[in-house]
Amino acid sequence: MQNLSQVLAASATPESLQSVLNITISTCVDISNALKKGSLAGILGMAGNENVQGEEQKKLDVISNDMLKDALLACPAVRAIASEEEDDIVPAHTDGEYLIAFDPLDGSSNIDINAMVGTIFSLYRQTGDNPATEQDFLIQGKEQVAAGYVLYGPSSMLVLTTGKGVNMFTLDPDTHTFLLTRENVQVAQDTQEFAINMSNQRFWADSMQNYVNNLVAGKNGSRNKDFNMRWVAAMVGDVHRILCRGGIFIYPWDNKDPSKPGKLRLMYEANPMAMLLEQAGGKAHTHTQRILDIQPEAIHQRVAVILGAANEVDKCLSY
Ligand SMILES: O=P(O)(O)OC[C@H]1O[C@](O)(COP(=O)(O)O)[C@@H](O)[C@@H]1O
Ligand SMILES: [Mg+2]
Ligand SMILES: [Mg+2]
Repeated sequence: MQNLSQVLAASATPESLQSVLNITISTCVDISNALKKGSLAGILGMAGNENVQGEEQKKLDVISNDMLKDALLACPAVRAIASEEEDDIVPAHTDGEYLIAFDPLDGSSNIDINAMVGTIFSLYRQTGDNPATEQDFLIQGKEQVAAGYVLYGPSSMLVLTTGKGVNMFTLDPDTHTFLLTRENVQVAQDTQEFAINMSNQRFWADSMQNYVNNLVAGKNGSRNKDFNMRWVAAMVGDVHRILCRGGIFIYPWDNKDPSKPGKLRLMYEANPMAMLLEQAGGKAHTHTQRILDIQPEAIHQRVAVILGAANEVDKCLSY
């Protein structure tokens, strides 16, 4: 079985990009080890502060953010980082080539129930003579040179694209290396499984309510087929299921809080997952446009997300 380094070398990934990916992913191995200790290491529970988006931080949000931040700032190829848990971007090396945006721990509400969480990352190549600024990060998702996540589940898995398809790797706990276990992942065009937080239904637009009502109506409605529903409450877990067995994932626009046009973050969640889905033959849109075409206006910007099986995303958008 090929390991991550062999796969990156075989696909002619530039050495500088390999170095940033290796640092990111080896830090995820450390996060995976920390998660395994859970309560024994006293790392569960609340940190007692809020992030810049007004969300209560868990201890593990802070710990995983600090681990990734320290490791990446020490990497000479890194120009700057942006994190869901940092107020501002953090410049690293002016002559570094890569900007990296990450969600250090996705699905934080799952931590205390010992359910799936993950780390999501997104890389852009950019050089300049001055220290990076927030403006430098406001690049369309289609410019990403690599994106992926590490899912901390029953086994820890890395899912990665460098723009040449999607590969899945499984962490070998004996050697602490990621081994290639699924190559060139493809998502089926059609599906009978959807993921959405139904408790928000009354806040959705009428069109989304109609679409989901028709899924729930199954064979008795206009779709003429029954649908199953799943909700991991960690985007990383829901996207992983879709990459493994298909489906559609939706975190739609809602009117719960007029200041937020969606819950998920463009730079740390929507863009990297959109690149993975498109690389696997699926689609990723907001209710109005392709996610990878969005011109970001701020690093912590939120967007509506509809991603997964291509025909089902089209069907949803047709409402
Ligand atoms: O509370 P809800 O509606 O189940 O939200 C779940 C969504 O929120 C998130 O957990 C947000 O991510 P963070 O844990 O990184 O804030 C997504 O991963 C997930 O899809
Ligand atoms: Mg998240
Ligand atoms: Mg998070």
